[in-house]
Amino acid sequence: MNPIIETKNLTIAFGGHTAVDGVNFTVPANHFKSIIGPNGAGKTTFFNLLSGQLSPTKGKVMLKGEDITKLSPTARTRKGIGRSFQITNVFPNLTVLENVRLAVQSVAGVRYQMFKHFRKYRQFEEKAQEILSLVLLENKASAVAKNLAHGEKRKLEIAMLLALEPEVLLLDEPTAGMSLEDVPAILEVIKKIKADGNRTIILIEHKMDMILDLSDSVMVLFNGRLLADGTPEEIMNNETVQSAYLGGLYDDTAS
Ligand SMILES: Nc1ncnc2c1ncn2[C@@H]1O[C@H](COP(=O)(O)OP(=O)(O)OP(=O)(O)O)[C@@H](O)[C@H]1O
Repeated sequence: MNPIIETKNLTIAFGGHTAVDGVNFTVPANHFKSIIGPNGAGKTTFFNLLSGQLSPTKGKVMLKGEDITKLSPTARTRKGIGRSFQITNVFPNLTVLENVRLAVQSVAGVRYQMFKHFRKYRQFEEKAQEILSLVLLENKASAVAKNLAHGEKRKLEIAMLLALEPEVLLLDEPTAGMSLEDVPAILEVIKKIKADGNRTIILIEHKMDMILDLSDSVMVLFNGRLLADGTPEEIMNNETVQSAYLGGLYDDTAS
């Protein structure tokens, strides 16, 4: 199967420290891949290299066979790579539905001209409603964004990201900073996005137990290097992973 996204010998050094070190990674379309690893393993840096926030010292990022290593984050978004924190345009005083509709509209490249484009406006709103139900936020459609609880804000961010219709969705610890009671709701959303199909999802997560049943494959980063890559079962049974990652070096208290 042709990979949708892959990296070749992807490497970045900050001064003397190599944060991502020669990573070869391949993800087929519609695959769910998780990236795990202890604090400082290079997971977020790796995402920054995929989304274009950072340029590698060496190596390549390929999207559907095209070398995108030199493209800006915006150009990569246009080509179908969506990353959660790229959403900076949540309007706090607008409702949840209005925010998502504007995101849908921005992709369609149409300005807010309600009377002129009344039929289209309705289509945008319907699309926004669909996305809200996908992220289990339809009951908050008329809530003002700034009044949402933390977990709900995270869902809104995911909804706005989905409005951009990314083929590859990069989720960097979507449950970070969340209270334990909010975690299952976000996991449910991720499961629904996966079940919705037609999207490749790459998820960074600290908590291994959280991602085992979601993932088609799991990649383990350790000191910037790819320590292992395989099915969740293979990773759980991998002795190197067990000793390096599960065997005490893993700091579960941070982030
Ligand atoms: N811009 C930068 N300049 C210098 N060093 C950096 C920079 N970004 C990351 N690093 C270093 O690269 C290493 C990898 O960091 P990174 O944030 O990618 O790890 P991580 O696996 O995402 O960790 P965490 O799970 O704590 O988020 C760390 O040692 C970090 O200090």
